[in-house]
Amino acid sequence: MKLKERVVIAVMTGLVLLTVVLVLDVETRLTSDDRPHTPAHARVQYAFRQRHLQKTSNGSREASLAAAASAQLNAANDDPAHPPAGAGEALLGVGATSGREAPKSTPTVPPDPYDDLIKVVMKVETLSKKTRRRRKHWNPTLGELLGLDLRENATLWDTFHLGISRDELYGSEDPTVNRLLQQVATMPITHITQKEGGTQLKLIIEFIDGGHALFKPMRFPREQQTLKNHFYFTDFERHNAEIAAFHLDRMLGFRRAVPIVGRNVNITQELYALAQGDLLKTFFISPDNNLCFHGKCSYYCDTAHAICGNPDMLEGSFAIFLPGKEAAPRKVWRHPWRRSYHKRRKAQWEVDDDYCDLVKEVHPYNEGRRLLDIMDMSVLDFLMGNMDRHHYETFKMFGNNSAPLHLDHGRGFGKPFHDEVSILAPVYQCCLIRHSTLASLLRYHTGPHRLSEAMRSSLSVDPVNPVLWEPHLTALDRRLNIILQVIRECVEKAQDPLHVIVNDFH
Ligand SMILES: Nc1ncnc2c1ncn2[C@@H]1O[C@H](COP(=O)(O)OP(=O)(O)OP(=O)(O)O)[C@@H](O)[C@H]1O
Ligand SMILES: [Mn+2]
Repeated sequence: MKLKERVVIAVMTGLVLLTVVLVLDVETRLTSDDRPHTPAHARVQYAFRQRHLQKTSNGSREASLAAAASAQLNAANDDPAHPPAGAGEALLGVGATSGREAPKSTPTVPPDPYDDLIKVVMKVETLSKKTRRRRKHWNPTLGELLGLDLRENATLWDTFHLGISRDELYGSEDPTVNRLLQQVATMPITHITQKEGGTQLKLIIEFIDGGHALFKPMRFPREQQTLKNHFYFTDFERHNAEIAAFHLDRMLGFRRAVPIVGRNVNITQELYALAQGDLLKTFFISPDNNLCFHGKCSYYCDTAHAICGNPDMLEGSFAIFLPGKEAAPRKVWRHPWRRSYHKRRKAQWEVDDDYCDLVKEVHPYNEGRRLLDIMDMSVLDFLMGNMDRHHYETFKMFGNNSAPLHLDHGRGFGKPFHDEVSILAPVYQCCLIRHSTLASLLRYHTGPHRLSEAMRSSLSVDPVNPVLWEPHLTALDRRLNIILQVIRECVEKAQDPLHVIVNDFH
């Protein structure tokens, strides 16, 4: 081959190779862009938003902050193989007020000790010690207000009911609750009726000693997550979420959730044998030879959504009944950060940056403890992913400065790989938290027992343990970190940190 031919062949081969390299490069750029590949459902969601939501959403900063945060946090979250490590750090980057870079978290980086927040908590404590009035804090019990003393042979039910105080449902050291829960888990059942009202099936259980509990049956295995296309208001209730919420509420020091315990019941002997009327008519044997029933209610009370035993054993949650409404009437309040409960509409707080300013003007949030209680509820709900806090109740007898009850947590613990940051809206819109709540969050963050471990250990005494699927426990630690990040952002932009972290001396 002549030199000239060789040169021509070499040049042509070079050109071919160059073309191949260029084509490959373009391909790689197209497929391995820095942005995550948009999944089909995200595109559908986007197109849908364009069509239906843009009209109402006019660029609320907090709403978009939360949306961006939640999008960022959840980009990889739905995939159990990619848990959202360092989710809290990601939140930092989206704060319009913080121009900082989001710190990259790797498993080797020790957790942020939040020394800045600990310092503020300590300052609040020192100040409150100095200024605390000597007067005894007024915290009456129902027993005191009703003028009822416990007889010597009082049942645990009476002891629990009459011991409910303005500040809490039970005392931190009171052994009554644990004893009562042990009884509820084993005591013979003598009577059952379906609870009127509410959306999903619940039974009122009467025990041999005359006590009552509210029973919510298990519908799914623990691992079942909220269906992707279900809204919070169509989500099925989870009995184990009710149990777990009671433990979480107690661990955070609120003691505003009704005590709840798990129990296995024999449908044949403990439900079917005692059912009457309309409820009785809904029992049947499934094609798989299991005993089932569905009751009557406005959601999911039909043959297709029946509750079935295995073949007749069924797990459920038993909530200790509150005192009757005749003896201790309750007031129902609409939650200011209630969601719209409409598939295309948004609530005002979702589109109004200054929504908290409005709330602060309105009774009972304009004075006393109530706004701080709403912050506590938001913390509790965010940790368990509960978006269904539409109303809350208080005992009328204690007046407006009493603790709200934490009821109805059946829709918590549904999405362990998703952190719904908008549940924290009360906290990031008001930039407010009770110092005692922050102190307990910091304690669970810095250890020695992280929130997930403390929760695992608390739940281990329940008869239906393990109450929670492990990823829900992991989610608690991750979400706790997000709350602390949100508080830090608030403190950083506040004129005075003591406007954010508050001791209400309630
Ligand atoms: N332990 C309890 N003792 C007495 N009453 C209770 C108890 N738990 C709940 N209730 C009452 O029953 C009502 C319904 O309970 P819950 O909210 O748990 O059920 P639900 O089916 O989720 O109701 P809804 O669909 O209205 O949210 C509550 O609003 C409350 O007034
Ligand atoms: Mn409910």
